[in-house]
Amino acid sequence: MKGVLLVNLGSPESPTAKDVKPYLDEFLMDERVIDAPKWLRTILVRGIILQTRPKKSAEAYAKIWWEEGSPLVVISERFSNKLKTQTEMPVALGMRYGTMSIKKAMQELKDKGVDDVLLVPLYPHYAMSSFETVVVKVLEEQKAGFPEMKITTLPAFYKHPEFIKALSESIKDGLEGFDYDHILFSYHGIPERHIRKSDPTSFHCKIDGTCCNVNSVAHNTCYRHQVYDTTEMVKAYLGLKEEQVSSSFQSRLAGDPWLKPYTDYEFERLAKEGKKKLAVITPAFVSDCLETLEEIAMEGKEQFMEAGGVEYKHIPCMNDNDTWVKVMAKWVNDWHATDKLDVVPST
Ligand SMILES: C=CC1=C(C)c2cc3[nH]c(cc4nc(cc5[nH]c(cc1n2)c(C)c5CCC(=O)O)C(CCC(=O)O)=C4C)c(C)c3C=C
Ligand SMILES: [Fe+2]
Ligand SMILES: [Fe+2]
Repeated sequence: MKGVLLVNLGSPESPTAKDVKPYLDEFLMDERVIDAPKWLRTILVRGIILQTRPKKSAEAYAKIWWEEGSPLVVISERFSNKLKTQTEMPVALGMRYGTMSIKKAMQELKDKGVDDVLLVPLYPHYAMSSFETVVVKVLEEQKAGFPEMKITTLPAFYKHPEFIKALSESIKDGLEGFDYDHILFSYHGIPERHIRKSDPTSFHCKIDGTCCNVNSVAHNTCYRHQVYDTTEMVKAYLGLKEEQVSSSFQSRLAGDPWLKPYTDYEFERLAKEGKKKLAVITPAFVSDCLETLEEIAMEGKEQFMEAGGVEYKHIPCMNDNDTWVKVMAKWVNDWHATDKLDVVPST
């Protein structure tokens, strides 16, 4: 029987340093997130980062935490519950890190008789540290405990016309009544090194922010390439002018150079250039989370206003909005009916 496995990133159990620490440990000890040799990763993560970050992160989580729990988890559950009403197939939700594990979700599907699984990483773009680590973890769990399960993965959908339409419509709704000067597309950053890793033979992606050749062999896995595609397609769908839109990268950790331009520097640049009314969208995330609700909606606003901005609006992610649920339902139901995925493959 066929079933759907939705996977998102996951959150700590509570916004306390005690619960944030094991969550960050699991997250940052992932070799696809901090891709240093294990001995060095251990020193970096356990010897340095985990000494101070859990307290700081817990304070940030406390600012955005809901009565029902972590926004990312609650929103993913709402999305999953709505999807269940639009498909005959069993649907289970797992998280890459934390206690709502992928293994539990796979067991839930198995208990319902599922042996043919459509894996849906809840990320529009492919990065080693997001999409790839989910796929690898699911395949590890399959090998260890569910050898009878066939796994098919929904490809990154960053330029699928139905995704672009749903995203653009949600942006249009979010912008209603807001007389903006500029829209900033702020994507989660990754270290530049990760881009090189996805394109080891020739490093096409230019550091100045322009993207690599669409025909490049790296197109499949070049995260930067993909996010610029999303920006261009939303821009075209909404009929936005070149000078009204720009893209940037948020959430970097100290150390290596990450993808540029950095979102926090862009707030300053835009304000200084006279873009006083700024809308910010975060299309690397399908669900609002710490990185959108705290870093962008709260911190970002403060940074922009301090730099001379006058009005600021964070446009929410698609979350469990009906249009987005419908798009996902169509993709999974098409796979159910035909065994094929009506999703533009990322080639
Ligand atoms: C959009 C996809 C994501 C990519 C790519 C990604 C890469 C990446 N992240 C870190 C470090 C951290 N990220 C943190 C939070 C976080 N990251 C994503 C998504 C991607 N990360 C989400 C959805 C969230 C929010 C989780 C939530 O509970 O709401 C955090 C934890 C918070 C903090 O302490 O700041 C860290 C750390 C790295 C190093 C990385 C690529 C190498
Ligand atoms: Fe992250
Ligand atoms: Fe590229």
